[in-house]
Amino acid sequence: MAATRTLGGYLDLARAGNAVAAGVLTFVGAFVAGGLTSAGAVALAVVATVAATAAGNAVNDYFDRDIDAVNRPDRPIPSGRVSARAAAAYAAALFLVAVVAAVSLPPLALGIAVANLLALLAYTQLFKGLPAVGNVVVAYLTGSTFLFGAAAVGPIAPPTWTLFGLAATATFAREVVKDVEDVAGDREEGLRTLPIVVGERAALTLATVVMAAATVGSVLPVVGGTFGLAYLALVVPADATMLGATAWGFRDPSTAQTWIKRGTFLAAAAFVAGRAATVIA
Ligand SMILES: CC(C)=CCC/C(C)=C/CC/C(C)=C/CC/C(C)=C/COC[C@H](O)COP(=O)(O)O
Ligand SMILES: CC(C)=CCC/C(C)=C/CC/C(C)=C/CC/C(C)=C/COP(=O)(O)OP(=O)(O)O
Ligand SMILES: [Mg+2]
Repeated sequence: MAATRTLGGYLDLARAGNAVAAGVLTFVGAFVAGGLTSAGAVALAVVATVAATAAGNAVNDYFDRDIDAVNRPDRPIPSGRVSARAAAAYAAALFLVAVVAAVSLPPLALGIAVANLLALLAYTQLFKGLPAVGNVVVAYLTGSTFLFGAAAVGPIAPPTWTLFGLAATATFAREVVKDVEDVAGDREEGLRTLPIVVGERAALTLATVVMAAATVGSVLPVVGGTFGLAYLALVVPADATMLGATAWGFRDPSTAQTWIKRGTFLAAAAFVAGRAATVIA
C-alpha cells in the first residue's frame, strides 16, 4: 500500500499525463514536418520532451512546496507522499535523461532543448512571480514542443509555427485562469501574478480575448492546406470547449481551467487526426 502511494506520488510529481501529452505534441511536430523517416531522431525528441516536462513539473513542485501547502495540499510534497529531497533528486534524474536524449539531435533541436531546460529550472524563481511573464514562459514551452519535434528531423516550416502559435496562445489563456484560481496562496507568498496586479476580472477578460483569438486562428492550418476535414471535425468542438470554459472562469476558475485543459487535449487530437488524414488520403 505504501509503495503504491509513493509510486503514485512520483507519477503525480511528473504530471505524467502532461508529460506524455507534450511528447505527443513533439511527435506531431515531427509528423507535420514529414520527418517520420528519421524514427531514431523522433524517438529521441519524444523522450527528451517527456523527460524535460516531467522534470519541469517535479522541480516546480519542489520550489512551490510552501505555496502548494496553501493552494494544493494534496500535491505529492505537501501531502507527504514524496519528500522534498527525493523530489529534487527525481527532477535531477529526469533532467539528465532529457539531456542525454537531446544531445545527439541536430543543433537547432539541441538549442531548443537547452533553452527550455534552463527556462524550466528558472521558471519558479525568476518568472512565476512576475505578472504575465510566467504565463508567457509556460505558453512558449508548451508551443515549443512542436518546434522541437520539427527541428529534430529538419528545418522548421510555416505550418509548425502555426501549431506553435495556437498551442502557446491557448496555454497562455489557461495559465491566466489558473493564476486566478491560485490568487489566495500566490498573494500569501507575495507573488505578483497578473490577477493580483490587474484584478481578477481584467485578467479573465484578457484570457477570454486571447483564447478567442486562438480559436479563430485554429482555422489557419485548413486555410494553409496543412489539415482538412478530419482536423476541423475535432478542432471545432475543442475550440468551443476552450472558449466556453475560459468565459466560465468568471464564475468558477477551477472548473474552467480543468475544462480548458480537456479542450486543449481534444485540440491536440485534432492535430494528430489532421496529419494522419493527409497520410491516409
Ligand atoms: C486553438 C487551438 C487549436 C489551440 C491548440 C491547443 C493545444 C493543442 C495546446 C497544447 C496543450 C497540451 C496537450 C499540452 C501538453 C501538456 C503540457 C505541457 C501542458 C502545460 O502545463 C502547464 C500547466 O501549468 C500544468 O498545470 P496542470 O495542467 O494543471 O497540471
Ligand atoms: C521540448 C522540450 C525539450 C521541453 C518542453 C518542456 C515543456 C513542454 C514544458 C511545458 C510547461 C511546463 C511543464 C512547465 C513546468 C512548470 C510548471 C508546471 C508551470 C506551471 O506551474 P505553476 O505556475 O506553479 O502552476 P501549478 O503548479 O499550480 O500547475
Ligand atoms: Mg506549481
